[in-house]
Amino acid sequence: MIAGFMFIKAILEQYFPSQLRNYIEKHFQKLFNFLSPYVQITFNEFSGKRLTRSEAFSAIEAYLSSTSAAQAQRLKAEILKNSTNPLSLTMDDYEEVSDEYEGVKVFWASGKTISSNQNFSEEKRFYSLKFHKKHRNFIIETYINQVLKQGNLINEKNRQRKLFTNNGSYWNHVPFENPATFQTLAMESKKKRDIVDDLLAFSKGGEFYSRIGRAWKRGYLLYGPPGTGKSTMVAAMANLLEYDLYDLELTAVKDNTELKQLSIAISSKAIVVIEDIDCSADLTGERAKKQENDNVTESRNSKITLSGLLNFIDGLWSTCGGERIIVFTTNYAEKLDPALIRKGRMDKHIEMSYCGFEAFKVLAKNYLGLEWHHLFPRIDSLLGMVKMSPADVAETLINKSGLGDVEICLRNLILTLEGAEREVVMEDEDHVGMKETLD
Ligand SMILES: Nc1ncnc2c1ncn2[C@@H]1O[C@H](COP(=O)(O)OP(=O)(O)OP(=O)(O)O)[C@@H](O)[C@H]1O
Ligand SMILES: [Mg+2]
Repeated sequence: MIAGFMFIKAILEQYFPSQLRNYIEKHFQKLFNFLSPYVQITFNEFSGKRLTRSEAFSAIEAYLSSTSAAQAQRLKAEILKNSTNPLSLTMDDYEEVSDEYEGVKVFWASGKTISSNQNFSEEKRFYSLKFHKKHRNFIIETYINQVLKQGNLINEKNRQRKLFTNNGSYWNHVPFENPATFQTLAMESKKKRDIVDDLLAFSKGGEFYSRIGRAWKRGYLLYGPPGTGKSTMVAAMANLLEYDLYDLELTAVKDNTELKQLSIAISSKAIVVIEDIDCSADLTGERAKKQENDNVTESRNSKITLSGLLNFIDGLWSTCGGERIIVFTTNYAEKLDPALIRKGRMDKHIEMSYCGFEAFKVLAKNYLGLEWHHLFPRIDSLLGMVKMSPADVAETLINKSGLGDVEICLRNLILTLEGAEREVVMEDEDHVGMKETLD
């Protein structure tokens, strides 16, 4: 039968002109619609031209997961980490399940269309909802709304935060599992409190931002020497607010158009971070030329301009998605173009500096479980004289803490600090008496 059917299909395709075929199909569909008592609504995975995944689609997917698990024959499984219910089941393509709400029965089916041209083929998945004509109003006004609401709730609960990185004009992601928190971040407590308050106020400020007519976003510039916790703080921010993290690698972005596409695809509740902004791209229109003359050896194939980046931060497209934080990190704030970091664009400038005594106490508590020790005053005075990054201090604490002896560990830190201090003093003397020494 199948062979016969294929044969007839091939004959039809060959001998019927496509117009005639479309014509027949159209009228056949009309006749079918006339006879069928059912109405059908389709929810596509991607709305627009494949820019963002439709929220309705994921809500429906979540809503149907329990029904699918009970009814469908073929399922797709995914493991969600950090979730109370790690196994997530959704129905595979071309499955159908039924659902009942307030006595009305509906049918959900999953499917996909495959469109292809010479270069690539693209799958577009969808869910279609079928129900009897007489329930049309009830379904449209009540049922769908409650499906979306419940689905969004489930998604919110199972949400696994993600770490995105850009690949061409798309984002790839892995689960975000960095454990950094503000509690374990070593810095002055007042400064820390200030940042946490600022972040929390931002995340609760949706209404405020819309009232004053501003897009709901905020920019942070983190600057300071290496190893002072800039990247750690970005992770802590994402953990505090439970946002996704988008790590934007500017050198991998071809041009401004690609940057714009990336911007559109960022979801709500996101932190976008551009690390080491001073070295990720030549963003300084005129200065770029000067650098060429200076024989910059590095060749960059990224053609992003400063204006492209400014648009990424606060152009019209940057507000798609809402609730967004942009963070720049750099070792040299003074190298950046002032336009890039002016207030309003980078609202808050945070300096991350060398380890002070307060920061040390946080580290000592994290690494050694110490609130106080008789060696602390000595360390306090040394930290006042020597510039050492929290990363280096943490390193001396972590290496020796395996021995379990807090005293050895702290003495080691003191030795390191004293060594560094002697170097500082010697350097100063060198400057003064370089000649004499040589003589
Ligand atoms: N303020 C801090 N509090 C706690 N740990 C810190 C702090 N600063 C640095 N560390 C530790 O040092 C490591 C390196 O820090 P991090 O990567 O955040 O530095 P960074 O400022 O981003 O440096 P770079 O400028 O080189 O990117 C971290 O893994 C963290 O464990
Ligand atoms: Mg870093």
